[in-house]
Amino acid sequence: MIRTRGLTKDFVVSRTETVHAVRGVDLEIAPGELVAMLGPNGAGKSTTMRMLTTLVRPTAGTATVAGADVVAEPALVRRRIGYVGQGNGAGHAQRVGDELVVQGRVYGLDRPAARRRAGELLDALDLADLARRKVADLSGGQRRRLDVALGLVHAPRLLFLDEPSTGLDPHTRANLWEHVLRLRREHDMTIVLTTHYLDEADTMAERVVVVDHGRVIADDTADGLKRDLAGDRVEVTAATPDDATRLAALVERLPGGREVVLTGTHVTGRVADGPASVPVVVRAAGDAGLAIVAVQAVRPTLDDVFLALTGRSLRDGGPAGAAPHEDPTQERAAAAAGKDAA
Ligand SMILES: Nc1ncnc2c1ncn2[C@@H]1O[C@H](COP(=O)(O)OP(=O)(O)OP(=O)(O)O)[C@@H](O)[C@H]1O
Repeated sequence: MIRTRGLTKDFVVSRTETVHAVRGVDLEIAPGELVAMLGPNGAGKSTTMRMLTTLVRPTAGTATVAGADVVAEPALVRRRIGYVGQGNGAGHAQRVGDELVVQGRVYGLDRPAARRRAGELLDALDLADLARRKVADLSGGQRRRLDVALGLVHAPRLLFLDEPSTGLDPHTRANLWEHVLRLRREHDMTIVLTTHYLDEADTMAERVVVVDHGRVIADDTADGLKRDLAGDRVEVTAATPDDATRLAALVERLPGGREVVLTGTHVTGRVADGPASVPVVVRAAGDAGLAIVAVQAVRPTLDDVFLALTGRSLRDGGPAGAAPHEDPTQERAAAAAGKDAA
């Protein structure tokens, strides 16, 4: 459904500054997949999506989307895909139902067909009671559902969602996802989304593409990423520091035991299988006469994966996961050349 080779975007911001937003991305997405692109602010997720949706022309590389080339056949790509961008697409003064009919007309449906399609989408996204409301009067979650409906007017088989749930409360996010996932099941859609929400990528997506500084740095199922790049841990709290020292040695001897850290009465270490390690630790501690206050298995999160890959946390620097580090994609080119790059 999507195939990119060396997809690249440089933004020439000024004579002295070029932003290397996307650097040689190779992606292969099969029909029916639900793929999340995850990464910190400025990683290049939106730019990649905007190239795939023909909104931004690549500087280099190729991309075939829904069977058409994004540079040579942009109109064909647009007809075959749905795109829900970060901003709200709907006109604020319009009524919800009219907005959907107009969108259907834009995609070439005649008026009765556009009305019929608008009715279907209003039902599918739970907007039927709001059809006569002005777009400006909708809540954030209702507005986002309308955005998704607008992206689906022409029944695309491939849907792009750029941060579909940013700014929505957890209940509204869950509701939006319920609708999107049902539509996906019913229409066998391929979905590519970008998100800042680690839990969303973890639970919704079947595949997670981790992007950082314009490059794909990992691409697997969430479970695969966690297993290969982060791994389970076991955490044990002992009654005394002496017992903790001996427990640390015990954790080290567990299958896959490594990276054991002892802090006072607290021991944590990487193990092959966290849950399976818990009864083993309890039994071995009992046999050795060591007192345990608490023991638990800790499964890794996608943030642990990102940390293992980059040494940085996606959670740093605010709710959107912005890392407050310097952005090395913003490279200052030498001013000497005195002319804009191509
Ligand atoms: N039109 C543009 N002109 C110049 N620089 C741009 C433009 N669009 C994006 N950039 C820069 O390209 C880099 C990648 O931006 P992009 O929006 O793709 O990141 P992102 O991963 O989607 O971030 P976010 O999660 O914040 O949306 C950033 O450094 C950004 O400032």
